[in-house]
Parts: sequence; structure tokens; C-alpha cells
Amino acid sequence: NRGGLPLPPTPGWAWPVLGHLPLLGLIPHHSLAALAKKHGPHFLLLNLGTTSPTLVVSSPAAVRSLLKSLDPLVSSRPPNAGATHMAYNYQDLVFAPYGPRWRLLRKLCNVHLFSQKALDHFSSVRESEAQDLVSRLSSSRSAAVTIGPMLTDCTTNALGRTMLGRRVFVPGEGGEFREMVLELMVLAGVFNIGDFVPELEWLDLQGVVKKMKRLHKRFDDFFERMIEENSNGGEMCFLGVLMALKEDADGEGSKISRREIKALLMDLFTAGTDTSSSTVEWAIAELIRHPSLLDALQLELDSVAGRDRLVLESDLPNLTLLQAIIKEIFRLHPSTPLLLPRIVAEDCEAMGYHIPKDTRVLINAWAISRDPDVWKDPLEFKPVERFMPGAPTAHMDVKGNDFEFIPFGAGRRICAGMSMGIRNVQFLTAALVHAFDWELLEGETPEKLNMEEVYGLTLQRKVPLVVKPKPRLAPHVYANAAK
Ligand code: HEM
Repeated sequence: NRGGLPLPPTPGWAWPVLGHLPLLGLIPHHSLAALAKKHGPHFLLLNLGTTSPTLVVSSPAAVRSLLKSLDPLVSSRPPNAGATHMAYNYQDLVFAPYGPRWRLLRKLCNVHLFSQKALDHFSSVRESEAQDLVSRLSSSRSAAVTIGPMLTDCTTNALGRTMLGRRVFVPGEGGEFREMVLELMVLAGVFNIGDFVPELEWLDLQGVVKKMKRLHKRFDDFFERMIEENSNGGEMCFLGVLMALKEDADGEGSKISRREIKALLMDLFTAGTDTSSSTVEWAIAELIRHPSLLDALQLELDSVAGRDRLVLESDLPNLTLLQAIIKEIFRLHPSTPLLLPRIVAEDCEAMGYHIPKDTRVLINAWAISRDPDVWKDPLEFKPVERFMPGAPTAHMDVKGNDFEFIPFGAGRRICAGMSMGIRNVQFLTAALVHAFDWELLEGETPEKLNMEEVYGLTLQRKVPLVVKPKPRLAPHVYANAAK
């Protein structure tokens, strides 16, 4: 019963079985943005495969209507192979159905990882990993480096030390975990046909499920080893806290199980590393393309941190231009352009349309933050004009209150690690811009730097950024960083 309300518009004709899947193209957030402009600027209803229909949401008003007014009804995720085979059959946080277990896992993360107190507690870990990165870059002696993988090493090691009490990517040490994390990123980004045509799931046409099961076993063995090491009295870390909780709760319906602990660790490594590192890579690229902003940021950093030490996390509140620049980076380069899918729990009404139960929801955050109906000169990098104090949109933030840009999502299911993500991106960008001048390779110019995107789990550059870092601080700073 639709109560006389229409369904949202659709693009019309669809293929048998595949439905509108072929319309997604190679970069779905681009194709969906174009389709929305043509057929449904707020809502567009697609049939992707044979599953229930997918609602594509492409305007701030439409996001508000769902994630503010109806949020509890769209706070679970649709079924998918990754949740079943990698995330311990929905025992994790990212895919847990909205309810008491999801609430408990989020609360544990909020208290022990993402609260101001927990973030401050582990700031020395992030600072020492940034110091290591600066030292590795300065030892390149201004030769060209591909910055992306070095940033991934840095964020993953910082998270490894916070969660497991140890680094996980150690140069010259096997690199098994590194290889596993990279494979996980690739697999999680694959468009799995079985998720859209469940009738074909058993065939596993792309071999994705087989790979997931194999990789899951390797992760499980790794986390089991970590748990054993930790129970022999390892460094105090998030895993230690979780294990203590598990022991406290054992016998009385266990508050958190061993499986949930492993699933949570897997989530945090997947959601918390590339998201931050790829955003920093975009930030360095944008600053190279805008040399006067790069100069102004270096001036700000010098005035706050001087040239005799590296920047610290405690400097961040004093770096106003940096904060404006990072907001603009999040606007133009949201690392998860379609957020993570949701599913509608009950029939409901939004923007005058009937939205049936089980409709899947994709929110095109990328399209909204580049929409000329929402932003003036949306494709231009203008942090000062938009976000410096006194600018008309300076009050806007990325924390899910302003639906004009929602790189972390919004509502109850907003990114759990947002506080850490913002700190990672602000701090690493500050550290790199403060410690180095950045030159492109011979023959490349800032105006022509390739800024194209490719589709994947996170929004990656089509052409990885290769740059020459030239130290600009006092020499003893780099010597100390190397110790
Ligand atoms: C630049 C950094 C980051 C960005 C842009 C980002 C973005 C996102 C987005 C868009 C979502 C989906 C939100 C939704 O459904 O509305 C999400 C979920 C999530 N993120 Fe992040 N993220 C970042 C960093 C992190 C970090 C550092 C961690 C943890 C270490 C993390 C952990 C999570 C988790 C656990 C979820 C699932 C939350 C839930 O389902 O309740 N993220 N993130």
C-alpha cells in the first residue's frame, strides 16, 4: 500500500537480469551523478541485478529527509559476501545490524579508541610514525618517491601499534600482513556479481568468495597469534582492553566474544588506513597544484611550530588555514564517495515518495559536494573563500551536520573513526608540508598534474603521486627523526 504516493523516478528501460547494472560504468559515483542530473536529482530508483531496488540519493535535501528524519529506519547494511565471508558473518561493527550488539561495539570503540582522551593517549604513537615517515622521505635525498604506499605504511603502523601494541608493516620483515591488508583492500573494492544477482552467488563467477575465504583464514590465524602474544603480557593496546573485557564477562553471557574481537580488528584495519592515507595523497597533490596556498600553509606552520622541530598534534588547533584546506580536501575528494550502503527497514515516505521496505540506499556524497546547485564554482579548490573564518560557509563541518558535504556519512551510522580520521589527515598533511618542499618530476607542471580518479574501496588517484621531497627544516630535525 503506497498511500497514493509515487515511487521515485527511474532511468527507464532495464536489461533482463542485470537491470540497470550496466549503467554504473567503470566509475559508479560518476555515472550515478550523471544519471541523477538527468532523471532524479534527489532520488533515483535503480534495479541493480535481481535484488531489491536501490535508491540513489544525490541532494542535501534528500539526504536530510533520510538521515535526519528517518535515520533509525536506514541504519542497517544490505547483505553481501564480504560481511559473510570476511567479517565473521556480520559479527563486526561495519556490517552488524542496527541494534544492541552494534551499539555495544561502537561504544567500546568510542570509549577506548576515538574519544578525545583515547586519541590524546595514543598521539605519541601517531607522532612517532610520522617522524619515521619524515625520516624515510629525507633519506631519499630528494629523489622521486611514490608517496601513497609510504602513507599507507604510516597509517597502518600507527593503527597496528594502537590496536595490537606493535607495528605491522616492518621494512625487511616478511611483509605478510602488508600483503594481506592490500589484498583485503582489493577484494573489498571488487564489484561482486553474486551480491547483485543472488541466484548466481553459488557459481562465484569472479572467484571472489573463494579468495575471501582463503584471505579470511590468513587474517584469522594472524589475529589468533596476536591474541596469544597479548595474553602473554604485551604492550597495553585496544586488543588488551577488549581481552580484559572478554575475560571479565566470560561466564555471564560474555559481553564481547573472541570472534567479535577479531571481526572488529579486521574492520578497523580495513576502514581506518587507506581512507586516511589516500586523502593525504590528494591533499599533497592539490597543494602542489596551488603553490600560493602551499606557501601560505608553510608560513602558518612555521609561525606555530618554527623550523627547529617537527609539527605535533597539539599544534593542530592553532592551524586555521590547515583546517580550512583539509575541509576543502574532504569536499572534493571524499575517500568513500558512495558512503557505505544502507537498507530500509520498513515502508516509509521521504520527499513525497513511497520508499518500500528492503530498498537499498546509496548516498552519492561525491556528487553532492561537487554539485553546482549546492556549491559555487564546485570544481575549484578554494579553501580560503569557503572555510576561513568570515567566509560564508566557514561554519560548515564534515561531522554529519551539514548535508552539503558528508565525507564521513551522517546519522547513527556515521563513520565510527571520524575523530581519528580527521586527526590523521590534518596531522600527516601538516607534517609533510612543514618538513618538505615538494617538486614534481622533470617535465611535469602543477597545472597539468593528473587528478583523475579510479574506482576501488577508497577513492584512489588514477596516476599515483610521484614527488621529490626537499627538506626545509633545520638539519638536526631530520637527524633526530632518524634516531
Ligand atoms: C579520512 C578518513 C575516513 C573517512 C573519509 C571515512 C569515511 C567513512 C564513511 C563514509 C563511512 C560510512 C558511513 C555511513 O554509512 O554513513 C565510514 C564508516 C566507518 N568507518 Fe570510517 N572513514 C575514515 C576513517 C576511519 C578510521 C580512521 C576508522 C577506524 C580506525 C574508521 C572506521 C569506520 C567504521 C568502523 C565504520 C562503520 C561504522 C558503522 O557501521 O557503524 N574510519 N567511514
